[in-house]
Formats: sequence, structure tokens, C-alpha cells
Amino acid sequence: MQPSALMEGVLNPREAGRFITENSKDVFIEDGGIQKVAGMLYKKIKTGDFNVKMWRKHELNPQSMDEDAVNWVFVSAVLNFSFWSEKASDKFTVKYKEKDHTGYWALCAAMNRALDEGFKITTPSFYSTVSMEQMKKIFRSDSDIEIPLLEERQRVLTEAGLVLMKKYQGSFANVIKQADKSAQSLLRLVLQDFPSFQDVAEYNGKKVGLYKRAQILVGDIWGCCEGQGLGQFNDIDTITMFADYRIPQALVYFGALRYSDSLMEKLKQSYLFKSEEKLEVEIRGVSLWACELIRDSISAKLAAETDEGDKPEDGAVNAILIDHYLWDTRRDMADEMEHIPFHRCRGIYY
Ligand SMILES: Nc1nc2c(c(CN[C@H]3C=C[C@H](O)[C@@H]3O)cn2[C@@H]2O[C@H](COP(=O)(O)O)[C@@H](O)[C@H]2O)c(=O)[nH]1
Repeated sequence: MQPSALMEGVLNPREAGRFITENSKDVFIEDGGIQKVAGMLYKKIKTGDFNVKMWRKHELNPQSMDEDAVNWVFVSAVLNFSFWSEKASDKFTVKYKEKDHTGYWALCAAMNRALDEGFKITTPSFYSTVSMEQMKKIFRSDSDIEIPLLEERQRVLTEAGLVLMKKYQGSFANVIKQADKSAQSLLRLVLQDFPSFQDVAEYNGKKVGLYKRAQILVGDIWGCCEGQGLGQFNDIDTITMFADYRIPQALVYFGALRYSDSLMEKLKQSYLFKSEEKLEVEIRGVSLWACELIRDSISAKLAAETDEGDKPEDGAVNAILIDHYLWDTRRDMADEMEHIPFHRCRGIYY
């Protein structure tokens, strides 16, 4: 049964990924690479440390599972976009507890530094009226490169804070409660009430919804609460991979994705993509579909196991865990993957 559209007339992420892949002219799935990544992850699952608990192992992520934690996750999701810089050597950097953090982690470090300094950056009554002067202090960089798109960050943050104040009694926990343990219901509420999450493009005459920040919000709530309490979703496996600019790099590196020569040439010249440009949508959409295929391949391997004894419980693998593994691996192998160019697009969606 086709799941109903999260947004009127817009293909949901899984269908969007399939449709884009079927029509793509410059980005292709390579089955050999899909099977290779599936094999790597299958082995990881057997070690027993490939599960929902991975999220909280990151030192900058909140370690509680309460309302404060989900309000932290919400702010990180509102601002989780566009950290790349022109020169790989010069990045937006935040020093926190004697450690330098860059990119997405610099955002998290800045949030934690702000909380330590008394800025209530995760409290909607504060950030719904946060000033540009406060934003500059909170997200100040410890390198020469400032955080990109600070004005847009202030705009989307105040917009989201006002909605929480007006409609959800000043806490994201109330949005979660209204979703009644359904990931798809939470996705629908976020897309309906928080416009900056409406990550939709037009491709080959259809509207496609990739919803990267809305889906990573649900995935991070699930991870933050280890699938319990506020993070318990009975349909979490319907969430797809989060279509950013790092997963494609990892998929190309492992041979699961291939770019046409002309696209690869553009990427190597640091071409600046416009949001919704055909090539940009193909990179994001085919990457999303590749992760669906990886998940299907792993599920088939698990199902083929005869020994009931070591069969992991249901939900042992989903697109969220596959995504996080690839994203963390791209970070850990940044040097090895540096020759695979990521696509540059300045925008608020990823
Ligand atoms: N697909 C996907 N995209 C993700 C993440 C995360 C962080 N998640 C952490 C939390 C739990 C996980 O285990 C991760 O450790 C950030 N991003 C995106 O990456 C880009 C920034 O990259 P860089 O320039 O290198 O910092 C930017 O578009 C940002 O939106 C993810 O998990 N998946």
C-alpha cells in the first residue's frame, strides 16, 4: 500500500529516490559496490556494536534522554546545513574542552559552548527572539572562517522557535508526543509546521521530497533516546538516508555510486550548484536509493541466516544506521576520500 504523501503532490523520499534513479543521466548505482558496502555492514552488525546506541557515543551529543535533550536535537537539526568551506584546509572551527571541532561538529561544539556561557540556545523562548549580535557570539569561529549563512541560520531558528512557542507550549517534546510514536507522523508535523525543513525539488516534471533535515531530526531523536521513551517510534525503519553532501562521497569511494565523466569534471572544478539543479538532485536522490538497496541486501543476508540463535532482533539494520556508519566513516577516512569531490551547494536544506 502506497504510504500517503507527506506533502501534497510531492513524492516521499523512498519513492523520490527510486524515481530519480530511474531517470538519472549522470549518477549511477553500481551493484558491485552496493554488495561490498552491504558485506562490510553485515560483518559490523555481527560484532553487535552496530545499533541505535552509536549516536550517544559521540561526545558532543547530549547524554540525557529527556526534554532538554530533544530540544537540543531539534536546534541542531534546524541548523544542520552547509558547513563546507572553499578550502579544505580552512574551516569553520570551534574549540571546546581543549578540542578543535569542524563542520557539523563545530555547530554542536558551539551549541554546548553557548550553554556553558549562559546562552539558552536550546530553549525556544530564547532563540525565538535571538538577536544577530547573540548569534555572532554563539556561533563565533576559532578559525578565520566564520560559520556560513549566519543570517539564514538566525531566520530559520527564530521561525522555528516562534512556532514552538505558539503551537507547542515551548518544547519540541510536545511535537513528538503529538506524533504518538510514529516517525512518519512526526515527519508530517515537522514538514507542515516548520517551513525551513521543506526540502523539495522539481525533477523531470515531478516534485520530489528528500526532507534531509526533517528525517535526520527524527533519526537523531531516535538515537538520542536509544529508541525508548520520547525516541520510541514503531515505524522508524521507514526513515531513509539523509541526503547531504558527504554520503555521496563515501558511496563513490566504495564504488556503490558512479558519476558521469562530465559530472565528475564539474565536481573537480568545485562547480557551485544551485539548489534543485538537475545534477544536484540526481546526486542526492541516487545516493538515497543506493542506501535503500544496501539495506535490502543486508536484510536479505540476515533473513538467509538459518541459525535462529544469532539472528539479530528486527530493526537490526535500517537506513539511519547505514547512513550514520557511512557518514562517520567519511569523517574517519577524510584523507583517503579527499580525492572524491563533494558537491558544493549553498542552501538551508543540507
Ligand atoms: N547524511 C548525514 N548527514 C549528516 C550527518 C551529520 C552528523 N550526524 C552525526 C550524529 C550521529 C551520526 O553518527 C553522526 O556522527 C551531519 N550531516 C550533514 O553532513 C554535512 C556536514 O558534514 P561535514 O562538512 O563533514 O561536517 C552537512 O550537510 C550536515 O547536514 C549524518 O549523520 N548523516
